[in-house]
Amino acid sequence: MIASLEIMLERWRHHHGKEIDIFSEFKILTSEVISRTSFGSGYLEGQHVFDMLTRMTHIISENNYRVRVPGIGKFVKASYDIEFENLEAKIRESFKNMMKKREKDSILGELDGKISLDDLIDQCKNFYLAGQETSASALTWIVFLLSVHTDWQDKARKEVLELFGQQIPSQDRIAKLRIMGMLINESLRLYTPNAILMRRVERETRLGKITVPANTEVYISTLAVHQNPEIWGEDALLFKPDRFADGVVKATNSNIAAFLPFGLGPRNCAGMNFAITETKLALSMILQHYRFTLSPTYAHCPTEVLTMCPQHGVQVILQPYEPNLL
Ligand code: HEM
Repeated sequence: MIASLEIMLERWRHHHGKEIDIFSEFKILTSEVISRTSFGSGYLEGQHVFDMLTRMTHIISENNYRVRVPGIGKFVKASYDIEFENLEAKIRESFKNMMKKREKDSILGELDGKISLDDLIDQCKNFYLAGQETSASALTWIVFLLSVHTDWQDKARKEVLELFGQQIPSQDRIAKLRIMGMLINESLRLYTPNAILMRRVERETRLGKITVPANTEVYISTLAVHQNPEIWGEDALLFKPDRFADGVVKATNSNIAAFLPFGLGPRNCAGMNFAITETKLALSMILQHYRFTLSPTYAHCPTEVLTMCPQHGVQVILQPYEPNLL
């Protein structure tokens, strides 16, 4: 993670005093982090795979809004279905090649017989898809909020500098970032990357006054729950990180299921701790080096393309942070 962050910050040196789209930057960062963590390779090595995965995610997302004639897919394939299948085959091949390169020191030998190579490839795809864009959009919205609420940006920087100075943040002390924890929670509440959770009801189930028949797909709007004034109060739509000062139980009025940015239950996010560490590390290193404000060219347009993301990016102006000038 640190290596990927250092590469990003090095790139930012060419943008001092200028505008930069942090959504594009964080997509590169989170791709690289997942890529390095999984395969020890840099983003560039996996770039081709990411391009293909990105295209695949867009096809999946567009499919949600496509009207299909039931059964016709068995006889005639649409161009996007053919493209999807081709991408899937190429991604599988790329993953196999990457794994082969690391066969000697990888876990493939240990897993022999316990999990098939195909299952392993599918798990890798899951991690790429589930872990890249979500983390990028989470980081983007936090930096967006801090570029508007610069008082909170200053508080967060103070906390980081008190804990780490200009040193690289250490894993064990990251948990001590209390204010940052509040900021992350408040941002995940207002701009939750996964605005909808899905479940399939296996057998007839009662949900309050509603009887849900078996095999029904239920869509849960995380966003609606996160912004419900009955739970969060009349200021539910406002950015108030203080509400998390005494933890999630207090913030939700003892209704912790009302805060579910990482889902809930046995199928909740497998990468939650990874994502929180990544976010805290990235924010700490950015705050150590930069002050940022929202660019006047920014147009606010959150939109849902698999994750809740800014349709036109988030443009901020970067100024190097120089403590002696304060
Ligand atoms: C801020 C970043 C992230 C957010 C907001 C997020 C959110 C979520 C949500 C809402 C779910 C669905 C949970 C449910 O249905 O109850 C999920 C599933 C999942 N996430 Fe994340 N995620 C993030 C980052 C990551 C990362 C970095 C990884 C991997 C390194 C990851 C791996 C997964 C996996 C594998 C699943 C599927 C779990 C399963 O089906 O059992 N996520 N995530």
